[in-house]
Amino acid sequence: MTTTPALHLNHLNAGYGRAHVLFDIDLTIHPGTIAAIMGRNGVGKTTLLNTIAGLITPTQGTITHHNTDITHTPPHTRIHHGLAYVPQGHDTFAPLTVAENLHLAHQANPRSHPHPIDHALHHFPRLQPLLHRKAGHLSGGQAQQLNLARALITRPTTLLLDEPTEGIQPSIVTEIENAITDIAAQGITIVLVEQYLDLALRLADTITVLDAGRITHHGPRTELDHDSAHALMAI
Ligand SMILES: Nc1ncnc2c1ncn2[C@@H]1O[C@H](COP(=O)(O)OP(=O)(O)OP(=O)(O)O)[C@@H](O)[C@H]1O
Repeated sequence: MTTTPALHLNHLNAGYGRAHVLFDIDLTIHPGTIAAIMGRNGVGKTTLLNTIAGLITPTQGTITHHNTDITHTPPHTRIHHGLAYVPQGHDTFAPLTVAENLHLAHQANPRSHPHPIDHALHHFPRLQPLLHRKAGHLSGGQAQQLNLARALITRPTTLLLDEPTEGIQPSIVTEIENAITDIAAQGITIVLVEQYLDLALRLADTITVLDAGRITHHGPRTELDHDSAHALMAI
């Protein structure tokens, strides 16, 4: 039996003006899997997520999400198709409290979970004592948990995560790793850009390696041990 892919990229090319960054990306990601996108700095990982999220228009190729061609769907409408994006860095609304940030995510999207605070605290119980703190006063790890919680409130079927553990202390990295595992266990597809090889190898079902904007490796994580993964990343 063949399943409909969660995400199918066909011959995708994209860049910034005359700077061509992604070349002929063909990638199929199956529902409920964690797909790690890896590669050295500057190879095009964020550009790929930005293109899937609709922030960059491809110069060629198509993006299909659960059988719907979203290549030309505006970014704010992609959320209605079940696509959520947590970009690199922290983009909470700093002057608003944690609870206000969660309510805003709820109001912004008609598909949202009906009980946003409960839903957020279920995944990230550490946010409970912080509900009335301004988001701008959170630590990096707390802000990242808030960002993930806000994305989940929109009830995505596919979640794009750009380096969710970057700059975050090790104890919180473990919590974020556990949250990603829980999210995937609910059947949500995750496209994960992750620099930490060990973390990606623990979490991912498939590993895709980019180099200079092209896919140089794609396959099940079980086919790779740490040393061969390291070698692929060093190419
Ligand atoms: N706004 C932009 N305008 C022009 N070029 C850009 C822009 N953003 C990124 N680039 C270039 O596109 C290429 C890919 O960058 P991208 O951020 O996608 O790589 P990355 O693999 O995510 O890197 P990192 O791991 O450092 O985040 C780089 O050469 C980068 O300099």
